[in-house]
This record gives sequence, structure tokens and C-alpha cells, in this order.
Amino acid sequence: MNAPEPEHCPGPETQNAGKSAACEGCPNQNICAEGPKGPDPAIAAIADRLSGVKHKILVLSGKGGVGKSTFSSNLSLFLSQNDDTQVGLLDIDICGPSVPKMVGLEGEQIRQSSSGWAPVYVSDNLAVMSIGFLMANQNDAVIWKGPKKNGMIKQFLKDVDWGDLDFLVVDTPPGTSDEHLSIVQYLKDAGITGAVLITTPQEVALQDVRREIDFCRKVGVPMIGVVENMASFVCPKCDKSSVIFPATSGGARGLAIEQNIPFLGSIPLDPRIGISGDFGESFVDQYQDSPAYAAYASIISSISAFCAKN
Ligand SMILES: Nc1ncnc2c1ncn2[C@@H]1O[C@H](COP(=O)(O)OP(=O)(O)OP(=O)(O)O)[C@@H](O)[C@H]1O
Repeated sequence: MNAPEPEHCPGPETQNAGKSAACEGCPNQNICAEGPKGPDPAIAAIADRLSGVKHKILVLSGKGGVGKSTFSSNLSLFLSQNDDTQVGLLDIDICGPSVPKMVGLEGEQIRQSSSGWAPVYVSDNLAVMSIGFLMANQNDAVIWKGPKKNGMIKQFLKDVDWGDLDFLVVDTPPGTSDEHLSIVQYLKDAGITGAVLITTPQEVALQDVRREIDFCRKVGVPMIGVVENMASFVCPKCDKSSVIFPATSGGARGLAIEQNIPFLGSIPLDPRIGISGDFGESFVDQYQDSPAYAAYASIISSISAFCAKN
């Protein structure tokens, strides 16, 4: 749907979709008339498939490049440090699937099993599925229109055999697009524990987070909180921290207060985070004495506490 609904819109899922008097002249008329009627049976199939998954966490960002995939990967790696915690990481950033590289699974392929698509394992208790595993060449561009992207998201949610998981971390595309609406719609019956919103401190990024917050409120996704990324620089040699954007310092925290949602914490820019991601190594396993690790630990403890209560 890309135009506002007309007054008295019968709703895209109804038998009258695209055919009632209110639909005349609506730019969505043809899409609605041709679209599926009634609830999508995939929604129930997805709930069934994910019935063994305790917590589904969406990682969202208003803008690209703010560190959403890095956070999703490190969140999953961190949670899986506990051998008794089963973690799944689903990368549905269809146009820029960077998770396979970040967790050291570049070049892996999806395997079919009798019970669906088998995820690829980083360790015994960390399973990963990514659109990147379907691409023969990692440099290929994914040029798909909306319905095909939505179909792929549906298939990922419905067909991947995760087994029992404590956490499923979902790395989403940036912004609030059709794909986000689809994810929320498809997970309607399965349930979403909550969303973590990643931002950098610049005002342009914060503006987009406001839209993301508005989206979550409109579609009823609980917000676990906001994470600020790359607001300060920590020197890997002396661990001294310097603020990078003094003009917007504290902006993400201020935004969280203004919007009445939790501020989970601030992860500094640490070159070792970028390097670890580029080489598919685990930052959270290797640099446990760094300020950035301490920030991850504190943020993830708040996320776990939220999940335990919901
Ligand atoms: N705290 C950090 N310190 C250092 N580098 C970081 C940090 N967070 C992210 N990066 C680096 O910033 C770049 C962008 O991060 P990432 O790919 O995670 O962003 P993204 O929001 O997922 O982007 P997109 O949505 O466009 O895929 C990467 O090179 C990553 O290594």
C-alpha cells in the first residue's frame, strides 16, 4: 500500500477490497482488487513454526549504516556466550545482508532438510539464516520489487527450522518500509517480544528514529528501548573516550526521554568492532576488558530483563 486509504476504505483483506464505491479513484484500487482476501494462512503457519521460540527481538534503525547489523550480530554472539541459551539470528536486511560476513559465515549456503531450511551454525547454540546464503556471489545486488521481497521474508519466517530457541534476533532493513509492515503482519500470531532501535547521535538519524518510534506505536510493537551507537571514540591503546559529535551529545538519551521509552545505553566507536565484523570474528568474545564490551553487557542485560518480564 503506498497511498493513504480513502474514507470508508473496506480494508485490503476484505471481499470488497478494490470494489466498493469508496475505492473508485483510489490509487490502490487495482492492488486491493487483485490482492489476497481473508487472513493469510502463512500467519498461522509462522506462529506454528516459531512456537518453540521464546523471545523474538526486532532490531530496527531509521537510517542505514548506523550499526544495526553490527549490533544484531554482537547481541546474538553475546547471548550465546551462555552455553545453555539457544540463539537464532535472522537477517532479513534483503538489500544489504551483511550478517554472514560479520559472524564468519560468508560463502555458506542454505541446506534443505525434511523439516525445512536448515540454518547455518556459528556454534552449537547460535544459528543464523540470511538472504546472503541464497546468493551465489556476495557482490550480487538484490533487485527485487516489494511482493518478491515480502514473499522471501514470509518464507524465511515460515520455512526455517530453528527448533527451540530462547531468543530470535531479527536484523531488519533500515527505515520503515513495506518489508517492516510485512514482518509485523507475519509475526502477528507468533508475537514480537519487542524492538531495539539503533541510532547514531546526529539529528538526521534521530529524526528517522522518531519515525521508527511512531511506526512501532502505530503497529503495536513494544519498544525495548533506544541504543546510541558511535557517539564517542574509545582509543584502543589507552581506552580514553572522546565525544565525536559534541553538538548532538546526549541527543539519543534526550529523544528516549522525550518519547517516554527506555534509553538502553551508548556503544562507543571502537575500531576493533569494525575490524571484528570485517573479519567475521566475535568482538564480544575477544575484547571483554574494553569499554565497548561493558556497554554491550549493560545494554544486553536490560534487553534480557525486558524479555524475562514479557
Ligand atoms: N560501535 C562501532 N564501532 C566501530 N565501528 C562500528 C560500530 N558500529 C558499527 N560499526 C561499523 O559501521 C559500519 C556500518 O555498520 P552496519 O553495517 O552494522 O550498519 P547497518 O545499520 O546495519 O547498515 P545497513 O542497514 O545499511 O546494512 C560497519 O563497517 C561496522 O563495522
